[in-house]
Amino acid sequence: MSTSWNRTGENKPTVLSTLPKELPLDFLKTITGQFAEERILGVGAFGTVYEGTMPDGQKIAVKRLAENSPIARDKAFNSEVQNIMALQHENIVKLVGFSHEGQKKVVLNNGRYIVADIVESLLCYEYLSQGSLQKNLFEVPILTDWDTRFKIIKGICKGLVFVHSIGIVHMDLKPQNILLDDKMVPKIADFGLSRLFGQEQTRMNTQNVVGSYGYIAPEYLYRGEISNKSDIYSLGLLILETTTMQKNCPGNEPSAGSFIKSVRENWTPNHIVSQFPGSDGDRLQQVNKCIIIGLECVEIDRQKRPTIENIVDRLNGLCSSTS
Ligand SMILES: Nc1ncnc2c1ncn2[C@@H]1O[C@H](COP(=O)(O)OP(=O)(O)OP(=O)(O)O)[C@@H](O)[C@H]1O
Repeated sequence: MSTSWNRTGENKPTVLSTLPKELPLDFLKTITGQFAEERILGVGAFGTVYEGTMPDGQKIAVKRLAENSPIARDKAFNSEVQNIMALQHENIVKLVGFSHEGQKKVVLNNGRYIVADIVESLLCYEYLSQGSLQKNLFEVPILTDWDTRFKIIKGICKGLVFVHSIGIVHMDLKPQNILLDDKMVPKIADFGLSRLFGQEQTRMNTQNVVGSYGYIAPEYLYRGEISNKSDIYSLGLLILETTTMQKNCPGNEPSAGSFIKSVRENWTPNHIVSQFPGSDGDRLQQVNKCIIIGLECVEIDRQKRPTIENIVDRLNGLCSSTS
């Protein structure tokens, strides 16, 4: 088993690397102080994330899915577990264990208290100390250093190459779903919404659209069409936000239209020079390249969006355009 994620002891195996994949609920209760409020790292759409401390002192993140969460049903839960467990990449958040146990609980049912079997579903991830990209871009202290932001953009793209290479469309790329480790290496999180596709494109009922408004590709939002290119659209917004440090949908608007328009109109080469004073030519070129690539990614016509492989080659200076 790979132990490359172990940062406490120069890659020597620790309790975490030998952890059984399926963990007893009682163990997870113990390491999170009975899901104590002060251990909460954040709350997402499907549940609450707690900090857990392993017996050797190493931290993990324990996501406790809400009982009424649609994802907590057996099928969706198992599919998320299997998706993530198969994913092993430097730029993907690692799932280190899970628990899916029934518990007897007293619940109110049609005005009467009954004892019911309630399934508690939990996912345990490697702990990422620097939090989300959203926090690093828009909360104090903001991540002003361009070299780190460029490294983050390249890391996210490398992670997405891997995701697409194994036939998965992530479907919810956004700055909240990029987490950073202690060396500011980005990790793509939250595969709860991803599905496996045998074909390049699948049609879905638009009623079932998943993802986050402002980041969803228009063909998916309006016609339910999913492909790798829907992730490329969301990635474009991530690249533009990370480059400009400006928020997509600043006033909680439903669409990215005004953000994209403002980047397209304002982020000219001259504007870039004024935004990065004192930067050398290489850096200015990197910024310019990110703006160009980001804007190509958010083209309405998905055929015009670049592939993730092309994006990585261009960021690494291996080629200069989509062709
Ligand atoms: N592995 C982790 N290490 C450290 N903190 C984490 C980890 N996973 C999640 N968190 C924290 O918990 C918060 C909630 O995460 P969660 O994945 O549940 O929701 P989200 O991605 O923010 O939102 P949504 O569920 O709507 O996509 C994150 O913003 C982050 O601050």
